[in-house]
Amino acid sequence: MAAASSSTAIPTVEKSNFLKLQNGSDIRGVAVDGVEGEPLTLTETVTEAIAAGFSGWLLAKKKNVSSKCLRVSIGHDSRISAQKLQDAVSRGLARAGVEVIQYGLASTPAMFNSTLTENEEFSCPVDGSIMITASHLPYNRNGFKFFTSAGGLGKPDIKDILERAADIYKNIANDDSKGAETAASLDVKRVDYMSVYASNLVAAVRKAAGNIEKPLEGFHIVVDAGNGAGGFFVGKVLEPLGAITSGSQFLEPDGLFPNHIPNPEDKTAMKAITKAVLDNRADLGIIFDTDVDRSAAVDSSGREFNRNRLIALMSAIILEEHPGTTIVTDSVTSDGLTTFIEKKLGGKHHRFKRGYKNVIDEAIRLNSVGEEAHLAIETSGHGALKENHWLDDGAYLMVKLLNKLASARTSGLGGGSKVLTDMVEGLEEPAVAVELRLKIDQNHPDLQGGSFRDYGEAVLKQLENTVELDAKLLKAPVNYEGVRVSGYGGWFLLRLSLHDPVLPLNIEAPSKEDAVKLAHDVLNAVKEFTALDTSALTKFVGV
Ligand SMILES: O=P(O)(O)OC[C@H]1O[C@H](O)[C@H](O)[C@@H](O)[C@@H]1O
Repeated sequence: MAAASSSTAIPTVEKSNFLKLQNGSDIRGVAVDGVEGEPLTLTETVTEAIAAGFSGWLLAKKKNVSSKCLRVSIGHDSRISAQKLQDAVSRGLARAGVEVIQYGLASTPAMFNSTLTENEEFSCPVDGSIMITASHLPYNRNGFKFFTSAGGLGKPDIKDILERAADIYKNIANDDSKGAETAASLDVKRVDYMSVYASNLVAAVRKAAGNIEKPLEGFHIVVDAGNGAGGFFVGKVLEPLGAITSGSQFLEPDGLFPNHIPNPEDKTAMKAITKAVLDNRADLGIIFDTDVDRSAAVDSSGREFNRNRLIALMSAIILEEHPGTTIVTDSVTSDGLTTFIEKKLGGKHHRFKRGYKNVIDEAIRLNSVGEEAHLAIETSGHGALKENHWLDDGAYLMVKLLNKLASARTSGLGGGSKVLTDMVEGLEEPAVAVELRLKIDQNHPDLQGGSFRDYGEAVLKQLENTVELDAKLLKAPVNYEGVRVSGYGGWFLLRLSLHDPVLPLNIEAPSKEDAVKLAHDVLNAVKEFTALDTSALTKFVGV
């Protein structure tokens, strides 16, 4: 392994630049040079400092333990910077005296799982885990997600790690002799943990099917891994369960993502898996994002189970198992979904905020105050179940669908994916559903030196005031994020993006005409805000 330092001086990185690497409960940055306007921010030394910062944070959590006793697992997705960053993370951990266990190509949920697995042969459970990934972002980005047995780290933890990393970086930059020594003597253990994780998924399907060895025998299931880390699902999960998997595509890891963006929210990606299902006359299609914490499916007729429809399907499965339970979702879910969960399935829909960590934490909170919730799921395809330690796991969501396929056949309900299609029968879907993302120009004089968040809040306040004066519009009585309003048989939600200087606007309506009326009302309310780029909205209303 190459040493971190060389004869070239390590450039100074200010604390504020470390803090800019925070993206909610993740760290994200540019790890590959060469894209215009996107300078390198996640250098090897920065990465080393972040890894050392994580071990400092972990040590502070585990009082009375020395760093010599700590074990941390590292995994990565298929990005071209993965190897370089894995080496740098290993050096940063070793620098702090932590035992390093590398998993190589892995999924995000597997990394969390490694903090829970009891298996000394595989050095599990680990005290902490780091996944190197930037989900579906372009090839030049990368980042980190961190886990302990308590789950994924939250925003304050990430800030703490980055503050520690900024201090450590100064030491590395001033005197890298220790890093160079550590790098030279780095003793890393490599473990095929994905096989352990995948065998747990296989065991879960076999158990649900009444301990049948090959419960998916005869089912034809195609997978699209988008050249991310999800290819394992074919050879390590579906095939041992007996499924036919011919026609599966883009299983080979390729960090340039030459076929499509690995993202179940992306239209091209969904088209690709739908085509694979239809071309192969498969029973089911499964698609993952790059690091497999998100997923979607396609039935044998080419009908997509993503966004609201995936939530409806998962809710139907979970409400059969736990009648009356609360389903926690993100804020951009449809009114039709609420009606489906509450009227058809007899559950309760708790529409919360955007952000997978927000929905998971809210479901955990509800349980702690006595409201039973078993599923936390986002329209993005992130989903976590209480029965699976609230692990945000796209592969486990698909396991629940596989269980349903297998059990339906055992109970004589016929084969194929019809059983799944039937479960979402009655879900009302809008004729028009759009998301327009309105940018705030952070350098615009209209911000008067203030933050884009304050500016965005002012836009929302203005919209709220306007809506209150309009008899045709009704503000949602319970709402946790932004301004959600019903009108013209549809609804809209304007909110601040979780991370970007953007106000995403979601509109759903029974016709384009109604959607335009809603868009018009928003445009009229916000048009005075000159730093807000409303061109997408203007185009939509056809002005
Ligand atoms: O607020 P937005 O810009 O729409 O982004 C929201 C999304 O941000 C990240 O990608 C999170 O991983 C998602 O859980 C979340 O849904």
